[in-house]
Amino acid sequence: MLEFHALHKAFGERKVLRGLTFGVRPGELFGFCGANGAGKTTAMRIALGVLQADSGEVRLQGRPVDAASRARFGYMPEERGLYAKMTPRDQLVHFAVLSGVERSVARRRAEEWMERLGVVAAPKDALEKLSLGNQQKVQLIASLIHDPDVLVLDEPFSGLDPVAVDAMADALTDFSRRGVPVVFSSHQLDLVERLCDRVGIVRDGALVAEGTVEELRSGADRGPLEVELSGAEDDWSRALEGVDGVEVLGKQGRTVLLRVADGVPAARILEVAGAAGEVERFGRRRPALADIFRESVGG
Ligand SMILES: Nc1ncnc2c1ncn2[C@@H]1O[C@H](COP(=O)(O)OP(=O)(O)OP(=O)(O)O)[C@@H](O)[C@H]1O
Repeated sequence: MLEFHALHKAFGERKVLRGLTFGVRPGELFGFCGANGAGKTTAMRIALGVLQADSGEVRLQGRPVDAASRARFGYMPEERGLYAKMTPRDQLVHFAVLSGVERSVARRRAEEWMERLGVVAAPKDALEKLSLGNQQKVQLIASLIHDPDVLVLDEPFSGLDPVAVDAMADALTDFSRRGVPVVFSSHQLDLVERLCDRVGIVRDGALVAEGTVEELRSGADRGPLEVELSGAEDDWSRALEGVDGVEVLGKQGRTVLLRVADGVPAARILEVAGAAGEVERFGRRRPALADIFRESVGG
């Protein structure tokens, strides 16, 4: 278990972390979400010892992380840190050897990972000649080529095309299946929702929501009702004006979204809709992680 425990951190007067606490279990993919500036990168830097917490600590298997345990971390920093003039292969081998991997094993792993993630690079190309997405793939490989026991990744998916996202997601899932705790920050909430076992949402340096997406959903406001009608007049929803406590939120194609106050029977809405046209679909929209996020971070 990787635990972020009661972390506090201020830069001058600005309190960036205020008791941030959460845990990532072995074999779990944990999505670390929060608005810009909420403190995600700061927390990850503390985990890696790049920054020191004012108080609180990061623990691995119950013990504070130290240099020895950090050597078994894989870290993808926000400020990508590769050598621009070196070829991807050379630097991957270099990083792996620095982490104690035997050179021939490092060479093999570098080839395998570059192939698996589809890094497009001519053998002699320096890193700076690669597209940004390909550089990012190399950065991810640098974080996992030593086969780490823990993965901490700062926005690993930003700027990747969907095929690269899938390849990277697949690699992270493999690590988690082998029992590695994997935590990554991301603003791509659809991806977090699809991929993560659990999610934490940080606001102003403290966790305001944590759980599986299903758990977060059950605590969220109930989603709007969606009514799809065919054969109805365009302005059929006016017929709802007589139904107290119904607010028309908008229209998407033939679907009208309604916010319905507690106590208004859905059957009454269905009746009005049924009188206006043929009801193709009627139900409550499940809140997406993005809706839960907006609710948690306050709009
Ligand atoms: N070295 C520093 N000195 C002063 N302020 C800092 C420093 N590092 C971070 N901050 C401030 O701490 C706050 C949190 O930053 P952090 O990078 O941890 O947020 P984040 O959640 O990762 O944001 P984003 O999603 O935009 O990457 C920001 O207001 C930032 O300006």
